[in-house]
Amino acid sequence: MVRIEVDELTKEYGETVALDDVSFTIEDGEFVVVLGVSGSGKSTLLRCLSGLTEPTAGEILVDGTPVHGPRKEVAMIFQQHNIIDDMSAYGNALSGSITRYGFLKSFLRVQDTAEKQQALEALKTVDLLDEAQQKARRMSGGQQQRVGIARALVQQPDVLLADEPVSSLDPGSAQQVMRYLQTAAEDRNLTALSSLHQVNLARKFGERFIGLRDGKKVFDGYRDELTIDVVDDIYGDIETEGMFVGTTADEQATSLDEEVAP
Ligand SMILES: Nc1ncnc2c1ncn2[C@@H]1O[C@H](COP(=O)(O)OP(=O)(O)OP(=O)(O)O)[C@@H](O)[C@H]1O
Repeated sequence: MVRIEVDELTKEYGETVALDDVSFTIEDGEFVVVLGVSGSGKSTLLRCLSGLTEPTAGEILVDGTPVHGPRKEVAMIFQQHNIIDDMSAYGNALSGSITRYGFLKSFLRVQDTAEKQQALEALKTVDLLDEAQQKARRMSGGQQQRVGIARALVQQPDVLLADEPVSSLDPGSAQQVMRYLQTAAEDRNLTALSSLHQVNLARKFGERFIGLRDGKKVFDGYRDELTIDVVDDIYGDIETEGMFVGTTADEQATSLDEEVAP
């Protein structure tokens, strides 16, 4: 269980200001969704939090420690699954221990029962225990992303970051994967941050939302505060009508349940 503090974070790529003076704090065990159009800075924020990208200015503290480079306590799930096609679901999940223990140590600990147990438990969390021996390339996009979640869990992180984890999935699979992500974070008391561009999906699974526009934080609040005006503000000139069904969280959830059966 950790707290994340982001203080005046700025990231510039040459002339492009991808993040502009962004500050917020995420408490232990919170599940936060980052919203914004393509290019608003969502990936850059997650990459800075994961230590994969060094900020131009500002500071990130995870559990009070400044982030400079990747660390085993922070796991990242990517848009494009990033799993190994020719490896089984189990092998992919087990590879999460490389991030935890380092390649050589992981290699030498290949017979470690505890790690194998963790891989199986992680596959159980995403309901893929029966598919453990299945090669990743034979799995659907949704199943592959669930393997990606399992691999992140084997890293035994305190923080789970997901960069557009369902962007390449159909609506049904997207909901399913988000549900597994939410359950995994809840069950293990992880502090989680996921970027999403679908507002309806975000409202269904997020508790708190951070809205980015042109690299600036334009919203930070809870589900009931994420009104149509706020969504318009985050998405600017983009047509937002279809993104926002219902005016309350309950109506929203109901409409989504009707849209895609669980
Ligand atoms: N490695 C890079 N080099 C140069 N510019 C970059 C780089 N990464 C991102 N940018 C720029 O920074 C801005 C923010 O990009 P970022 O990928 O963080 O946005 P995003 O909201 O995640 O978009 P998407 O949803 O399309 O991934 C964009 O203008 C992008 O072109």
